[in-house]
Amino acid sequence: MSDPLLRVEDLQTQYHTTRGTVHAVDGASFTVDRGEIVGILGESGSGKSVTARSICRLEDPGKIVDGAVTFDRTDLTTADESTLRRIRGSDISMVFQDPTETLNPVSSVGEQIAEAVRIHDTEERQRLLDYLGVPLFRNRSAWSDAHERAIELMDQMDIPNPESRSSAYPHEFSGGLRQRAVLAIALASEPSLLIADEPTTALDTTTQADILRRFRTLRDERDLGILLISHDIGVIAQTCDRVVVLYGGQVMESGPVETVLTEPAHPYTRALLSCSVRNSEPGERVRSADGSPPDPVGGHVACPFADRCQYATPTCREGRIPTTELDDGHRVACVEAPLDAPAESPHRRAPPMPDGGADRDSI
Ligand SMILES: Nc1ncnc2c1ncn2[C@@H]1O[C@H](COP(=O)(O)OP(=O)(O)OP(=O)(O)O)[C@@H](O)[C@H]1O
Ligand code: NI
Repeated sequence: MSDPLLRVEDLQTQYHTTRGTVHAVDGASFTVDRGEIVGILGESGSGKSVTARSICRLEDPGKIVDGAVTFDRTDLTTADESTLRRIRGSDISMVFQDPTETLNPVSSVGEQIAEAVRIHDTEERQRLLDYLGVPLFRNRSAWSDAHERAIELMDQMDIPNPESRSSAYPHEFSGGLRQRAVLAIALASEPSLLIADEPTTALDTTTQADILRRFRTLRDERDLGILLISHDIGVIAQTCDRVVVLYGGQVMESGPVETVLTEPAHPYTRALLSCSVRNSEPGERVRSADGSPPDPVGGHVACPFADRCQYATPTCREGRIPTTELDDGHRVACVEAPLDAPAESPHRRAPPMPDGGADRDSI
């Protein structure tokens, strides 16, 4: 089997605060393949964003204290700054919840996308010329090529009338169009991995569904690997191939999205799903039953869910919980819960599956 595009192994990221050391990511491991959408699902504070930022080495002021992040055979945790800059600017693109973080308010949307295209083209050419040992000549037509490509990218991201809209400024765009423009910028460098942290959370349901559908097209047409971070089970269910359930900075369960959401093996995942049934408001943040998330200060040497789990035994509080593989890539970090425990909610319906014309409100 070939190597995955991204392999995260035992990642640990910590922040030093006046309250003590925050163990934001506490030994997470997972992979993303080319042409695959992997979701990271978890409640607020479970370590999703820090995981994403650590992959791109944007964890500052935190520190990666252990583990490896291998992207296309390069370990990013030990890579030098120039390697990181090159990878971030071309092979890995990141998109966040708030498009205004990326867009420059005083430059037109078309110019910003064209600039991203031009930077990428120049870097590619520069690398070739460096290799050949010849100087770079400025190409007059480069700008108009980049502009043309920008319009193509806007069109691919379903921005209507891209020619006329390319001269508009970000404030003239709706939230949905701004996020599409950010995606066009992210794709200008032809990345092989897109990391999207809650990219549709601030958008209305219809726009959200359109953009998530586009993610699946990008996966299929460009063989793009996508890491999609969300607190919304509906978003994960309708978009992802595999899901990683994160809690207290640790992976509780991972596997094919259909298996994990219909046959959850970890008591935490079960609690998350039953809670999402009872509170079926679209877009509502996931909460796991009673109690509150663990305090990440001080770190967890054992299962972070132990204090809220009906199956917990002293073993669950003693040391790290080993991960067991159940079948076809379905893994669970729990040694105590019976695997055939009844589904927690008698009226739980199967969640919508990626290809089933999913309606996210139905779980
Ligand atoms: N700069 C920081 N300094 C100290 N602690 C931090 C910092 N950034 C994140 N943390 C802590 O790390 C933990 C994980 O945070 P993270 O932002 O990854 O959560 P999340 O799962 O993305 O939550 P949300 O759904 O709210 O975005 C939290 O306890 C958070 O307080
Ligand atoms: Ni976050």
